[in-house]
Amino acid sequence: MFSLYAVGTLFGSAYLVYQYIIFPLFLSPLSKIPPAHWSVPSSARWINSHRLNGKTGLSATLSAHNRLGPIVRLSPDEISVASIDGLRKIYSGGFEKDESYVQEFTNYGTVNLVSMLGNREHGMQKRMISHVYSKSYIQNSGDGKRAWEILVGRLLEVLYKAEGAAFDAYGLNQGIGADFMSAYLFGLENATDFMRDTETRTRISQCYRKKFKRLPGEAGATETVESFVLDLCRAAARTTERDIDSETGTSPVVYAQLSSQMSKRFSTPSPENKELLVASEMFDQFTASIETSRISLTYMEWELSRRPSLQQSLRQELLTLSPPIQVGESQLPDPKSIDSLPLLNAILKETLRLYTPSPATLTRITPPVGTTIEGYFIPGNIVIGTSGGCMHQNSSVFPEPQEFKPERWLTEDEEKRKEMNRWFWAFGSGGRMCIGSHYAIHMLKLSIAAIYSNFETEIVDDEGIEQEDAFLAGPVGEKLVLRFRALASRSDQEQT
Ligand code: HEM
Repeated sequence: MFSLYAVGTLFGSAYLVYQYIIFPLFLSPLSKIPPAHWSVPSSARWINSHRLNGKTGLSATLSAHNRLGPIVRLSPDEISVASIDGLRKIYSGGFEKDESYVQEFTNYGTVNLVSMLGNREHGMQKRMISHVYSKSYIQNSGDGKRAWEILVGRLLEVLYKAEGAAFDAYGLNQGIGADFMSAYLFGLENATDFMRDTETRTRISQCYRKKFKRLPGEAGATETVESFVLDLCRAAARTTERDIDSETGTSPVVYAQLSSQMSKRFSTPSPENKELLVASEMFDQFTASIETSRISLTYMEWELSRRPSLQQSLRQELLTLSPPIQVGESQLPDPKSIDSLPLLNAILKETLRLYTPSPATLTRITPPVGTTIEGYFIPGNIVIGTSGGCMHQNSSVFPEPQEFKPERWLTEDEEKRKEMNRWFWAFGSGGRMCIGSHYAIHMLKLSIAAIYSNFETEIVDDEGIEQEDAFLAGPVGEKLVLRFRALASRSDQEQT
């Protein structure tokens, strides 16, 4: 006779075999999807082992795609896709974000565009500010134009001071991202001055580092950066209430727009609530700009510094700008003319392809009815996503994908360009696509145009330049030391 214990053990074992072997390996609809590792149908241990200490598991995921094709299973309930079909279904199909975004990107205890889960609420909030981030608004913005003229002047001033010396471009690039963005968010007179004020830049930057890398002191650091941005919002609120002195100030374009839209949408929230709703959004946009811009600028400068002939060709192209970008020239060329420079555009695009600032998987959840991608049915409530890091490494779209080749974007073959653009995913796509993409592109092109119209650069120290495996992937060594050599002396420039 079997004892009760033996029967229990038998049933227990049978259940475990069914749950962890038979169902995931043979019966689950996901069992047909190629597994990245033999263990993934029954355990998340393999992918988690690649995601320790803030790592994203990108290279393990990419190598699985290279071996197994456009769709792979990473864990019992996580799928990675690297295909156009996947992009369309996941990101343009309105799949919602998962809880991890709320935990990572909520500021002041208040959600924002990045951390909101519901598509409806998200869509309403995005519409409040999307027009001030449209390409035509940015290119025609009088406030933007006045701010950029002053900021480009400051950038050149800093570089002339550093002329000929070993200089950490990575630090300055953080300042560029902060100052150009905060002028548009909060108005020039309230904006950061991180390109020149290196002390405040370093202090705030260390707090950001602690916050995002979850280092000891994270809570205090979060408090410091939140209160820093809240002060910028309060200053912008005061500017919005009075006339702006056009000599020193510009309107806080984004703050003013969001704040007035919030007042219209919510007739009842208390002033404190409204303040935090707006501040949470401003915090994210400011932060999104700082790191992504600094990564993009740094890798552009690094690649240009390694290629004097590419610098030379870029300079020839920049000479066609009118007026030229130089010290003593108070006006900048029309943003549209900077935007339409083919080589500058190709260098930026290739940088964003190869050194995608945010290259990891941007996860979503499949809807309750499930979906079919690349011919595989995927049930509801499964974590799914793709990444710029995988999309940009497809060798049939981007031959020699690990090589920096700006010329690929200059091909005369229009069909090829269209294909590459479909696979280009540095800013995401669909309803959750980066709201700041046009601002970022303008700010990055303008900064590189200003630098290489006036200087040539060479590498002094690029140790640790390889990209970190992190959600925001800057150089492992957190530095890029360059030498900036002026093409003409500053006084010569001022006289012309
Ligand atoms: C090179 C520069 C930048 C890159 C590569 C970049 C990349 C991205 C990517 C990939 C996403 C999509 C995230 C997802 O789908 O989960 C995103 C979203 C976002 N980005 Fe950017 N970004 C850049 C600059 C900026 C700037 C300057 C801003 C400032 C406004 C900004 C603000 C945002 C916001 C608010 C979102 C969330 C949009 C939404 O969910 O509706 N980004 N960005």
